[in-house]
Amino acid sequence: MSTLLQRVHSTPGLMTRVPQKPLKISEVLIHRICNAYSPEEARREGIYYWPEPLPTPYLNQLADPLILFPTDQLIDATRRQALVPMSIAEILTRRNPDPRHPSLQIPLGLIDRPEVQQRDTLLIDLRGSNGGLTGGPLLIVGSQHSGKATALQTLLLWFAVRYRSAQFRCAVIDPGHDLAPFKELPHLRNLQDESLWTDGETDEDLLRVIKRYQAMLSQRRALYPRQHWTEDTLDQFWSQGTKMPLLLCVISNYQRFLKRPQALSALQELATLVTDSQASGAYLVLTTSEAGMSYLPQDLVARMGTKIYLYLDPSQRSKLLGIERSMEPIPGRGLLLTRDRPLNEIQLALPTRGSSESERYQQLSYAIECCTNS
Ligand SMILES: Nc1ncnc2c1ncn2[C@@H]1O[C@H](COP(=O)(O)OP(=O)(O)OP(=O)(O)O)[C@@H](O)[C@H]1O
Repeated sequence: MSTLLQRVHSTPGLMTRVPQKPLKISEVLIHRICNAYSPEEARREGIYYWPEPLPTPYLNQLADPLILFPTDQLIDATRRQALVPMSIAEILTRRNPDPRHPSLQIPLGLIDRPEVQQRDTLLIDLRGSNGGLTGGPLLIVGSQHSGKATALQTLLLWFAVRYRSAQFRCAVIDPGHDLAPFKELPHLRNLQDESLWTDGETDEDLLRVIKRYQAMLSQRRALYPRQHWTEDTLDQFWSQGTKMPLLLCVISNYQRFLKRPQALSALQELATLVTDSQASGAYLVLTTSEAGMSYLPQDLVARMGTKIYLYLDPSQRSKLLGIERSMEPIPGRGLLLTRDRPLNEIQLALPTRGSSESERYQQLSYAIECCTNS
């Protein structure tokens, strides 16, 4: 794979990026060809053109170039690219009350695939529905401020819009309070209306939420004692009209528990249980800023079918990826690894628009309110 990686460079970002270092000759040539020969012209003549570069957030120019849902037309929508063609309100009103197939595909950003000259929507599939190689439990690793929390917000917002709480429940371990705006959503409560969100401040808090999640899973098994759970079981239940909710477990900032032995062992046990229980509808997302062998058990890393590496410093990068690969410290920019394809560059979307954090926070709270009341 490393030969391929060395040969395939990401799509040059000449059209939209402000160059920070001198351009390479190849980049200058590409720039000139782009100017002289438009993509439309090339397409008309049946010629492959290099795909659009990934949009890059610039704090002072365009902090939110890529967002999950389209924005209000009054606000300079043309400069932003939305991943989903419909607004939240449209999806909520058109949402199928009786979906037959429980999909866990999330549009999380854009992926650059220079090897096939394409830029596509990045779809993360927590079920790996086209076979175990195409997805599975998601691990997001990245240094501080690389965009881990934002990726989780985008993911949870998508599920809250897509599913009613009867179809989707989520336990959230969130020491950074990044997902606190979601905590009143019915999706983050169990059937007894107890909270499935915790910051894990104390071991007791953490264990309480872990137990609630485990109980949902064991109640499900107890309800169907003869059921042989396979990859297709959930689809069968859903297609017969039995809406067995998808049970997501999000462990955010796992590294924060490293110095708390009881909490750490409970989290590792939970992660193992969830990854072992995918056939019964349990799914895992875990984020961390530390992922070396001494931090994350290797058998757990091996279970994570989808890995997103956001910005990492060079030493973490070579430890984790084992290859020389440059990375720019751009929030939400990183690499995707699934078992079925090479490492590709990605840009994650923001859950909502906003040129500052506080504006985005407000927009996110408003979006969550719409889901709560729908
Ligand atoms: N895809 C993105 N596009 C634009 N800005 C982003 C994107 N992802 C994150 N950001 C911005 O980058 C900053 C850091 O993001 P975030 O808090 O998600 O990082 P983090 O890795 O969770 O940080 P920490 O480890 O310190 O908690 C925030 O201001 C956020 O709004």
